[in-house]
Amino acid sequence: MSIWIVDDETNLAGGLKKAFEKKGYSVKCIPTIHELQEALNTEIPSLVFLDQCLPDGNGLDMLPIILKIAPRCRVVMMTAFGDSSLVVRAIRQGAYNYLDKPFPLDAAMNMVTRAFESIRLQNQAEVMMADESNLLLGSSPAMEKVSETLSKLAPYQDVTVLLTGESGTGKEVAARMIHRASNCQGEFVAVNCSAIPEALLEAELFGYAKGAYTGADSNKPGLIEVADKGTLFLDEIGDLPLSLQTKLFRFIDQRTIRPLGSTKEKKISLKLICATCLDLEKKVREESFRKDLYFRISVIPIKLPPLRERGKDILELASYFLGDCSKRMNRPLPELTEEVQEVFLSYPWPGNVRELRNMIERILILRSQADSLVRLADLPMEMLDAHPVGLVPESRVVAPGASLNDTIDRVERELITAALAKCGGNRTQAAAELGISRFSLIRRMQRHGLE
Ligand SMILES: Nc1ncnc2c1ncn2[C@@H]1O[C@H](COP(=O)(O)OP(=O)(O)OP(=O)(O)O)[C@@H](O)[C@H]1O
Repeated sequence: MSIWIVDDETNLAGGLKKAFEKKGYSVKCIPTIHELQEALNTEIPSLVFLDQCLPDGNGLDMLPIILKIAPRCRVVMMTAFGDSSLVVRAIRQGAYNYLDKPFPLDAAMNMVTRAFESIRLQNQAEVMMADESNLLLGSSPAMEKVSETLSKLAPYQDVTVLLTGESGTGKEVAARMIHRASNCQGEFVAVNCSAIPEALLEAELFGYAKGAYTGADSNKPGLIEVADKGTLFLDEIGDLPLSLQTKLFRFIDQRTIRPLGSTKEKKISLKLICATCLDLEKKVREESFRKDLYFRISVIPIKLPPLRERGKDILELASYFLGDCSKRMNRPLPELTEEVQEVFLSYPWPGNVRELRNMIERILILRSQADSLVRLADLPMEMLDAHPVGLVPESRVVAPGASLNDTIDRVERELITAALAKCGGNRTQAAAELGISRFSLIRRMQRHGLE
């Protein structure tokens, strides 16, 4: 948390510096706009006391520039007493607050406390907003072990973690959970290494200095720097180009970065969480992934198990998504029949938790809302197809208040759906399976809207 005092009045700046440093803050005094611009090239402040009248220009002109480079920075304008039009302009342009000169030390100290509290609250609110998709649900032994390991990482700021597991197993959710548990001041920054073109990725990660190449007309902090004091999540690390693997290795080794075209090294402290669905050891053997980098990032490896190996977690997750989706869609919350639960437990879920979530959403959209149960007939064919038991009538389940005819209708629909699924949609075979003629099957399918 660094405070900058941008003012050429040395007495005032020196007094504030001493008082703030006493409270443990790191403070920098900057007397001119030119020097402020220089400083912004290398560092991002948390709080700036910015004087309006500076020897080389109007401090207010620097307000949007500071906020562009450091959007979370709080800027307190120091203005001449009674200049209310300037105060209005400053606040409109995003200043956090203002102090009329001369002001007592207490007023500045108060401002510091409030500004840092507002940054803390902003971070907290962002974490809470992201929390919706941040729950790592599951109480199976495999997931309890994962959660236990994740929680142990919280106190270590410079730790490096490798999350592995099939696509959709919750690697990003786990990374966010580590970050949230750390309660650190910095941000959670996620980068998908396979989504950004190689030519851009270096500048995105490491940043660049003004003039580093044509078009670089200002300094741009890289995402590693943005994640300083927080967490950098490098998703699909296996797809990181070899040239950048070398640079990343150097960063992990020395914990410093040098933006493109800059001569200055910057010290960075962050949690580095890498994730991959690929077999990195195989990539090392194939020489498409650096061995030294692999050893560096795999000090703490955590494997997210595939959903099919999490037993009853499948039902726990399904019921969570049912609740979540019903709420979002403003629909009544249905329950899964026992048969559907059986299918869920035996289905292999190749797309893991993501597939389960999407499946629940699809079921909720397509099913009849009048029914309080999600039945086999509501499941997609491919799911029933994969179910080893084949026909699973739900005749045991009688909907409360349903008439005999309704129940017979429902059971018939379920049996037909299951038979068709078992026979891969082949009507002749399904009819034989059900012991009726093909014609009778088609007539019944039409009646049930299955055509
Ligand atoms: N244990 C879990 N509890 C709750 N939701 C989860 C869990 N695991 C995954 N999800 C949900 O599943 C979806 C996929 O999760 P996530 O993006 O974290 O997976 P991933 O392993 O990072 O996938 P990929 O490798 O494809 O990037 C998200 O919607 C996430 O909210």
